[in-house]
Amino acid sequence: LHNWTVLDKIILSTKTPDKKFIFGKGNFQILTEKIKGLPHITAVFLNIERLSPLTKKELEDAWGVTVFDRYTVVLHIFRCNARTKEAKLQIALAEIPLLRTNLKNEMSHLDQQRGGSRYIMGSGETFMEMQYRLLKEKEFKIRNALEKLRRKRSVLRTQRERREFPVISVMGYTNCGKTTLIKALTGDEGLQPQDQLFATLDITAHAGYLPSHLAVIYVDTIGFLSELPHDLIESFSATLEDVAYSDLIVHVRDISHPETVLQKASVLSVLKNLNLPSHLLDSVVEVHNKVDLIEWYQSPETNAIAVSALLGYGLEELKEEIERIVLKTTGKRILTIKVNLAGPQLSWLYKEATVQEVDVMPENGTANVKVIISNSALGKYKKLFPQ
Ligand SMILES: Nc1nc2c(ncn2[C@@H]2O[C@H](COP(=O)(O)OP(=O)(O)OP(=O)(O)O)[C@@H](O)[C@H]2O)c(=O)[nH]1
Ligand SMILES: [Mg+2]
Repeated sequence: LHNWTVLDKIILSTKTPDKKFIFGKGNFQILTEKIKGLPHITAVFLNIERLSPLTKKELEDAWGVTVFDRYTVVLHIFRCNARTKEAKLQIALAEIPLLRTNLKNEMSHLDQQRGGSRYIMGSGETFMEMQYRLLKEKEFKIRNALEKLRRKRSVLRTQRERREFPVISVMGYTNCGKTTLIKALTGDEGLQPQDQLFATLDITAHAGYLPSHLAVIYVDTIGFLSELPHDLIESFSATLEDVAYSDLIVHVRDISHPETVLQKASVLSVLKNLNLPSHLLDSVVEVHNKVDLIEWYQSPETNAIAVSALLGYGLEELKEEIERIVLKTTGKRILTIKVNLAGPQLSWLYKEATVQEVDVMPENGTANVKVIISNSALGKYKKLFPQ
């Protein structure tokens, strides 16, 4: 995939997708001539959600090259980028409908030769029935394995909750710079941003600090693509389930992209369909990334924060905004508490809250301690140390 080169492109009108021929005679002629005129061509990509197997075969016979549609291209990209077991299983699951249509097609072909309905000796099952059954069993196995992996992940989820680190989900259109931004915010060298679609297929978590030293977890997510084929959406939206458990969503946009407005609409519509709690949807922080590519960038949206994740512009402002909202939504406060240094208060605060500053007063053995503390921890503190 990574050494594919676009040799040429053309925009042509198509007939309604369910018609047998997708192009009219004239357009088909134009296309065929164009393809024959490019001797180094190895494949043709039609930006159509799904080609029927029959149409695909007819076009491939006519043009002598592989023909991809949106579905098979996205599937191919996913396959190249899948690293974890979960991502691989999801792709295998997304391939099942494709295998099923191929089978259906094969069957109509076989039936013409009267082979498809022949029984396999002694089994009481035709060849095709057996193929369908095997496919179903395969699907069942994949779903089971995925379910197991997900259960393991929900264990992670509860741990995350107990440790009380606010969780920030970073979302956005594919290639907008999510991974680059998290890398810039956390200094995590393990992250690998790439100039390619769907570089990130798995949800990963990375720790970082906000200006007042509050530790947070940034979650990197799979990028969105408008008109992502349906079966793929289904299998991958499961990886987005965890977003519901985050404290804040950061929506990253590539504002240098010509279709940035359409991309935003597409991301917002996916977010709406994820059934997220309304407090999450209402507090989304919008980040306008890649401002280094635009001279004198002036954001049309007043609430958005302009940054360059690559060059590190605007990150402090972004962190401050994230902190402001995270403190609000998680019910945490920044307080200064006077403690007696002879007692256990200070070590309790270190354990149960985030200590930012300790200002010791040697004259009377006390300290003013600046902490970030949740309402529940503050309640416990007051009960434990009533004075
Ligand atoms: N000029 C410029 N390029 C950037 C900036 N941020 C990211 N990029 C580039 O954009 C490309 C995509 O970055 P990623 O961080 O991989 O994007 P992503 O949103 O994680 O992409 P997927 O995981 O594929 O959805 C890379 O080539 C980055 O170097 C930026 O602020 N300025
Ligand atoms: Mg990424």
